[in-house]
Amino acid sequence: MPKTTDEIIDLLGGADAAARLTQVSTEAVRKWRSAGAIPARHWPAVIAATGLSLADLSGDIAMESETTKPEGATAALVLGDGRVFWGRGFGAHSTGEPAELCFSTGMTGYQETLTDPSFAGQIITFTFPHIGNVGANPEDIEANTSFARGLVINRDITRPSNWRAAEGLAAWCRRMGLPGIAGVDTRALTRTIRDDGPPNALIAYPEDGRFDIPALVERARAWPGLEGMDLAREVSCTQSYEWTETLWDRAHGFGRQNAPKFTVVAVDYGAKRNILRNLASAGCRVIVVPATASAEDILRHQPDGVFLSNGPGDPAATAEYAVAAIRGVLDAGKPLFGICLGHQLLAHTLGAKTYKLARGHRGANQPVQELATGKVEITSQNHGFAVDEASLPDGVTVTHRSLFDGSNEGIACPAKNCFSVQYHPEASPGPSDANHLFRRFVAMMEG
Ligand SMILES: NC(=O)CC[C@H](N)C(=O)O
Repeated sequence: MPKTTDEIIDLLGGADAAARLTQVSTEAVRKWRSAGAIPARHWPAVIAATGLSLADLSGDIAMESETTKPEGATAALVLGDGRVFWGRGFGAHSTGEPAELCFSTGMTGYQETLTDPSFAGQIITFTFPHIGNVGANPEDIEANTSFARGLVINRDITRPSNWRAAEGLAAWCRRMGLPGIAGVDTRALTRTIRDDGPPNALIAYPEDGRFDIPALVERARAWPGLEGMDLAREVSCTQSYEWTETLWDRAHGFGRQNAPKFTVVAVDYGAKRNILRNLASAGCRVIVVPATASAEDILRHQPDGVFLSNGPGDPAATAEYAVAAIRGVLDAGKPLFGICLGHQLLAHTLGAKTYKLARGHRGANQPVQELATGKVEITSQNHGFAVDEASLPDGVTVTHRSLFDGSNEGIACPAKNCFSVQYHPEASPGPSDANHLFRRFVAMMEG
């Protein structure tokens, strides 16, 4: 009977290992050995291959999942594959709402990230270990509410230290209805998301301190996932309105627009406010319309240009109703600019497809190259789907690509007066390298 990790590895790596195992590779076992743990979903295969019992296994190799609550834990991050990460809860109590678990590498801007409506249906793991140290304020928000399903952080939140802080992050999360868990090994978690893809998960932070782990695992496991989900409709505004706030500066805070030159209709699939501010600051009167607006609803405002916003969920699902409206706008010859979900929806309208990325792009340090000039911009990103370049029809050019994984980051169709990018020129959070794209859109309207 093998007992040590080395013996198990020898056994699993043996000549006939493949015949006995369907899920476990030697490579995987090596990884577990360096991590000191076997992921729970592989226990059955390891047990079948080694003849060991669960009790035997927990000796030499630590088990990653603990169904009993350790001392001091008040919350659990439960994955659909059975893994449990215990920690300290903060923010709003929750009995556990299932979501996709993703990670963001941004080192600043947690409040903008948490209020970006594109995070609907997702729990955000912050890879930066100190989250909450500058507190929360009423200005750094991208929407009035948070549509995310929770946050996972490494260190406990410290007392806020910043002249703009109005309250602590935990109190703010409580008001936003956001459950949080601190004390998690976010590096280990990020590695598993990177290697195995984004798992289903939930944060349980129950008021009564009771955890029914098998039931929570089952709830997370049964969640259908983001693919096929139209979430834009759920986070969009329900009525049209005019947006007049301009960009923030230290001396004046946010500004108010006067004497705009152009009228832009912005379709709100889950728009971040800083996009609307950028449009207003670039000289556009901005009329925001709901995600389900038809071409007539949009064109009724006699826009000089139309903007398609970012937003959550699977672009293919939202495309089912958005494409008809966008096609109507293009047929009317209006200049059109799209960001993120807006980019993906424009691609669908032009006849292309989107697919789910193995590794989503989320953070404020993503290099993107403009193909025509070779110029590189460091960009802010938040997306889990991408445009399939092979499906782009003639007449549509690829303008930008990610320097991390080569995936598509921008397209243009000059004949139809439109362009779009997968990344976020409005930053918030992140660098403003790509800010000039708002002026490019205005130049199209001038032309
Ligand atoms: N920020 C966004 O607009 C995200 C678009 C889309 N929901 C994705 O994940 O790819």
